[in-house]
Amino acid sequence: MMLEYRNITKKFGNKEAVKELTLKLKKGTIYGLLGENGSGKTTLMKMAAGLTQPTEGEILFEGHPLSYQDKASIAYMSTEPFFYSYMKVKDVEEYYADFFEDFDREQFRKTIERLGLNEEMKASAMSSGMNAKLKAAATLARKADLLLLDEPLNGVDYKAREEIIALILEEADENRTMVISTHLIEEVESFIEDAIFIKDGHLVDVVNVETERMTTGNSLAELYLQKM
Ligand SMILES: Nc1ncnc2c1ncn2[C@@H]1O[C@H](COP(=O)(O)OP(=O)(O)OP(=O)(O)O)[C@@H](O)[C@H]1O
Repeated sequence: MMLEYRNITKKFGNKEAVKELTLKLKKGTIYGLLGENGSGKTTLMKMAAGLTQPTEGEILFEGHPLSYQDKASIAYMSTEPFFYSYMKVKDVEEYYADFFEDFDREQFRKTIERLGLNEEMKASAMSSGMNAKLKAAATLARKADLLLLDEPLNGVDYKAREEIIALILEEADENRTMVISTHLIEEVESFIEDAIFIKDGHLVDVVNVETERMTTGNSLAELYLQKM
């Protein structure tokens, strides 16, 4: 298993964002993490990225308790803009290269060009869609074993969305696990393998999209409406 949540509860004050959740993520699978606003998706990703601790329970990464060292093997793309405003695209490249040994500069540069950005653009002067492209390019240029992408397609125009999806598919392989949280169910239907449904901090179900389509004929959107 790549990642295992064991009976995880996460409280913020009195608010339980995640409730007694147990979930195993296999190696080599692209997961969609689906659920309504406030259902706990970001909290689940942040715990796996080591950015916030579970209140109760345990997270295992490749069979051992998740620790600080695992950050080197886990790439997380946040929904928040996380670049300093003074940064140009080329500074983001330096920053990533400094922090992450697995960062592939060549690939980052190619992706930047492909997405219509360039090295001299300043993050603070970019539109939110351009910022989303930059975040996706930086995160996907890491050769991490586990990629956690929180709403990577949000606010991104149609063409760039297709580009980011193509990039995700190029980067997927049997040794890596990808988790993609999104509300854009129809956009991810064609490429996510297993859908994780979260409701109100609880795990509702994990469904193989292809098997579901073959056995019941349900699309992912139909399934989502049934589960939520
Ligand atoms: N730092 C925090 N302090 C207090 N409450 C928080 C904090 N972070 C998250 N929450 C609460 O935890 C719950 C789950 O939030 P989370 O961001 O994980 O949901 P989500 O599924 O990612 O939502 P969305 O789809 O809107 O991004 C929400 O009720 C949210 O208000």
